Formats: sequence, structure tokens, C-alpha cells
Amino acid sequence: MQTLAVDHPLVAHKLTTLRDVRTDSPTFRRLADELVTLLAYEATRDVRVAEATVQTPLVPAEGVQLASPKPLVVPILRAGLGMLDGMTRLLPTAEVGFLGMIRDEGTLQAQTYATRLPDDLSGRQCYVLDPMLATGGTLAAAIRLLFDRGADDVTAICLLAAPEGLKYLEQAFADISAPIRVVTAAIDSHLNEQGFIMPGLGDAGDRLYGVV
Ligand SMILES: O=P(O)(O)OC[C@H]1O[C@H](OP(=O)(O)OP(=O)(O)O)[C@H](O)[C@@H]1O
Ligand SMILES: O=c1cc[nH]c(=O)[nH]1
Ligand SMILES: [Mg+2]
Repeated sequence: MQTLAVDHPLVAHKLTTLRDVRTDSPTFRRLADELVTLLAYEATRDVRVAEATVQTPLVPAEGVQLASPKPLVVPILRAGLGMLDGMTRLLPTAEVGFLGMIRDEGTLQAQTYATRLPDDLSGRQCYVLDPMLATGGTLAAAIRLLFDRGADDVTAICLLAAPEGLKYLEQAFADISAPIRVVTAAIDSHLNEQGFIMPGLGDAGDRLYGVV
């Protein structure tokens, strides 16, 4: 597994405002959206392309276009939905599948309550969107499901990751030789006793959409 914490002053600036408890939901949503687009630029460095020739007004020009099959973007509901527009801004032709998952705040175990994905992901590059990688249980279950359906390359984009979650993913996918990448705006210090990322930004879903 490859982990990349994107080191860029604009990423750090936007993340600092996201963390701020005074940042309201509309601002939080806009910043998360902008941040994802910056992270997506790094996360798509290995997106597959095929050679293509176009005709300029003057001569033919050699270039590339996104290869087939198209990449699949998978936001993990609820909080991952706040990252979808920022991602599809860079990959407008990607297909989008959905996973609904919730972590039990007592046991910290992830449960899947909705799945809307292609049955066959053979040969597909997948981009999973989830702002918080805490214990790693949610992301591990999502990535496992994608590999079980045939995906052969998975990149997760997170706003924040905890060292505990990264370690958990490393161990969970020690058996997988296909590329797995985690791209994040920052790796924070640790998880607290309730499984929250410290210093973190609180509950990402609540900050995006309010407490339900
Ligand atoms: O790494 P883990 O320990 O599994 O925790 C991370 C998960 O917790 C949050 O979702 P939550 O369960 O709060 O659902 P929500 O998006 O509906 O708020 C977050 O968006 C991740 O999906
Ligand atoms: O810090 C955390 C951990 C899990 N989920 C969140 O939304 N925040
Ligand atoms: Mg939540």
C-alpha cells in the first residue's frame, strides 16, 4: 500500500479552516469540495490513459485520453458524498457507484446499509471517497468489496487519516498484490478513546450535513 500525505500550502490552508470549530456547514462543504479537487490531482497520477491522435487546426497531434473501462468513483455515504463533486470536476466521465456505511460508535465496527455498484469491476480502477480514515474498518470493508468484484487498482482519497487506520489497512491487504493507494491531506496524531481522529475535525458527516 502506498500512502501520500499531500504537502501543499493551499491544502494545508484549507484543511486548517476545515478543522476550525467556527467553520459553518456551508463553508465546510465548499472547502471540502476544493480540497478534494486538489487531492484528486495527486490521486489520479496513475489513472490509465491510451494513446490518441487528434487533428489540430494545423496538423495531427499525438496525445492521450482516458482508457477504457472508465474509472469508477465510489463515495462512502454519508460524509463521502461531500467529496463527489470535487472529484468529478477532474474526472467528469468517470462512472459513480455508491456505498452506504456507518460505524457503530460503541463497537467502532462498520456496517454496510447500501450498495449500488457494478457487479463486475474486472480491470477497473476505483477511487473511493471518504473524508475520515480513523480505525480503517470502514475503508477496509469498502476496498475488500471492490476487490471481491474484480477491481484491480484502488485509490482512497481522505481528508484526514490516523496512523492506526493506515496500519490497519496495511495489515488487512497484505494478501493483495494489486495497487492500493491512500491519498490524504494530512496524517494526524492518534485516535482518542471514542475512535475520533485527534486533533481531527470532529464528525465529518455532521459538519457537512448537520446532526441527524
Ligand atoms: O475508519 P473508521 O473507524 O471506520 O471511521 C471512519 C468512518 O466514520 C465516518 O462515517 P460515519 O460512520 O460517521 O457515517 P456518516 O458518514 O454517515 O457520518 C467517516 O465518514 C468514515 O466513513
Ligand atoms: O474523527 C472522526 C472519526 C470517524 N468519523 C468522523 O467523522 N470523524
Ligand atoms: Mg459521521
